[in-house]
Amino acid sequence: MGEKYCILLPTYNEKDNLPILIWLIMKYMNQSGYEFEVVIIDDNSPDGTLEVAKELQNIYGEKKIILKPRSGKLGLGTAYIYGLKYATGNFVILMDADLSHHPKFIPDFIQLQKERDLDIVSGTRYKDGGGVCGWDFKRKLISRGANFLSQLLLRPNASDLTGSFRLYKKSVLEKCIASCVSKGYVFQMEVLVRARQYGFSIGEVPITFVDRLYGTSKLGGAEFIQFAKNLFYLFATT
Ligand SMILES: Nc1nc2c(ncn2[C@@H]2O[C@H](COP(=O)(O)OP(=O)(O)O[C@H]3O[C@H](CO)[C@@H](O)[C@H](O)[C@@H]3O)[C@@H](O)[C@H]2O)c(=O)[nH]1
Repeated sequence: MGEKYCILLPTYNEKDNLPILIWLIMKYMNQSGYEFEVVIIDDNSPDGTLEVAKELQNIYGEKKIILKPRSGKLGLGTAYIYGLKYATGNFVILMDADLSHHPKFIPDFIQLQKERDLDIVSGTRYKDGGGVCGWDFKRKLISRGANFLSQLLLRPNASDLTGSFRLYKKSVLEKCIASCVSKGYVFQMEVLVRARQYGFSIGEVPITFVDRLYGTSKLGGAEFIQFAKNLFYLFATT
C-alpha cells in the first residue's frame, strides 16, 4: 500500500472556520500529490457545523470528506479516538479545525517523516522558528507554564507537549491510544508520554500557532483541573 494520509478534524462550533480550512487542506494536499482523506468528528455543534460539513462533502466528494458526527460534546481526546476508527490511511494527521494550525505545514511534516522514517512528527511552537500569534499575555503564560511543568515532570522527547498538530504512523497512534486514560485536551500530552515508553521515534517541525479567527476556545476551567490531575497521574505512574 502506498502512503495515504487521514486528516482528523474534531469540530465544535467551527462553522465559519471549516470551509476555509478544508479549502487550504485541499490546496496543500493536492499539491503534495499524496492520497488523502479528511474525517470530521462533530459533536452536535449548536452553530450548525455539521450542515456546513455536509455542504463541503457535496463539493469535494464522499471519498475526500468523511463525516462521523457524535450526539454530544464528548471531549477532544475521545473525538480523535473515535475518528481514528474510520481512518483508512496508513498515516494520520491530527489538527485543530479553527485555523490555528495552518495546513501549509503538512508537507513539511510529511517530508521529515519520510527522510527519517519517523513514527511521529510533532509541530512545535517552542523551538527556533516556531511561535504563537494572537494570544494575550495570560494565555501565553498558561501555555508556557503548562508546557514547562509537563517537561519537568514527564521528560518527553518533544519540546511542545501540549500542542496537537502532529503526524503519526497509524499503527503507532493506535498503540499509544490503547494505553491512554485522558479524555480531554490533555490527551495529546499523554500520547507523547506513551510514545516515549514504547520507544517510538519523534521528529519536530517548527510551526506558528495562530489564534482562531472565528469562534471561541473551548479550553475552560474544567480542562485545566483535568490537565493538572492527569499530569500528576502520569508523573506518578510512568
Ligand atoms: N468534536 C469535538 N471537538 C472539540 C471538542 N472540544 C474542542 N474541540 C475542537 O478541538 C479543536 C481545538 O479546540 P479549541 O477550543 O480551539 O482549542 P484551543 O483553545 O485553541 O487550544 C489549542 O491549544 C491548546 C494548548 O496549546 C492545545 O492543547 C489544544 O489541542 C489546541 O491546539 C477545535 O477544532 C475545536 O472545535 C469536543 O469536545 N468535541
